[in-house]
Amino acid sequence: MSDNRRRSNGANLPFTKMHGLGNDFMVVDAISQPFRLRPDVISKLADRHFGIGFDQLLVVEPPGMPDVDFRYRIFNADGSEVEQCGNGARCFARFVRDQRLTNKKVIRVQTAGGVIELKAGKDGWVLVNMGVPELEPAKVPFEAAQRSNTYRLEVNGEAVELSVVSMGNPHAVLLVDDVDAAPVERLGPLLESHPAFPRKANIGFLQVIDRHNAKLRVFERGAGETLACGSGACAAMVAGRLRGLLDEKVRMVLRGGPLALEWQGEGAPVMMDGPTARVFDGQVRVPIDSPRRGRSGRSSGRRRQKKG
Ligand SMILES: N[C@@H](CCC[C@H](N)C(=O)O)C(=O)O
Repeated sequence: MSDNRRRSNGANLPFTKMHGLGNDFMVVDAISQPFRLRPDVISKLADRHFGIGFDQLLVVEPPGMPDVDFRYRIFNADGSEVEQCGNGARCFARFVRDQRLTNKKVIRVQTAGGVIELKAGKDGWVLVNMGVPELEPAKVPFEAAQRSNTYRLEVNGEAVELSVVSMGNPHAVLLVDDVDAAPVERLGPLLESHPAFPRKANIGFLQVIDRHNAKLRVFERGAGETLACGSGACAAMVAGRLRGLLDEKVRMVLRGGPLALEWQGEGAPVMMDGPTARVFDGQVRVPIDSPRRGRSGRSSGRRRQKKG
């Protein structure tokens, strides 16, 4: 069967709608039913009026390397594949356990941004080891001659001071006096696509309350402002610590609620603890590329990963 025929026929794709502090996801098990979606299909599904509506699509795949339990793929609402999603990581851990794809409490997953470790806690809470932040500008990636804790950028003739951090994915963090009055809609899109970020960036607006409390809003690459961004919260924690404003443990309040963060400092991983929520299960008819389908067009069977 040609690819086009297969696309026009489509398939029913089971999914689970989840969220972490209002950062919402369509989560799909691609172990039991391997599939691929085109970016235009993903952005239609993400549409809040004509689709399911979500900030990111999270896909559970079999591991592609030793010593990990799963491969975790992340697609933004605009259909682009990205390296990391912190709130998604917590939902991922809950999903693979709920679906009985594993019964491990500590789960290691391979993302395009590196390996991260997820620890299932009580009442749907998940502790994520988000890995060691990368601060070398070339690795963020960010155009700068040398590493610094803050950089100045020109945006439409306006000078903006920001810190840059990679949590596997690129982040810029600006310090503001009041998150509620922060120019998120104006500066967010301009900075997201600023030429200094060759792979674009997520833009965080951080208000430090005291050394243990902060507030954050994030304009996400490929999704716009979301109610919470887990990797953005970790990046803001790092930026606040680099500027000498925050201590090792911080309660970071996003529009959708608080995350508990811990960072011992340079060379250490950032730890993020937060809730997950399962909203509903559904099925959607999609034009699908199914790499492992045989001639009949039927799936070659349900493949479950061995429980760990
Ligand atoms: N919401 C996420 C981040 C998702 C990816 C991001 N938009 C990017 O393009 O890097 C989180 O909780 O970390």
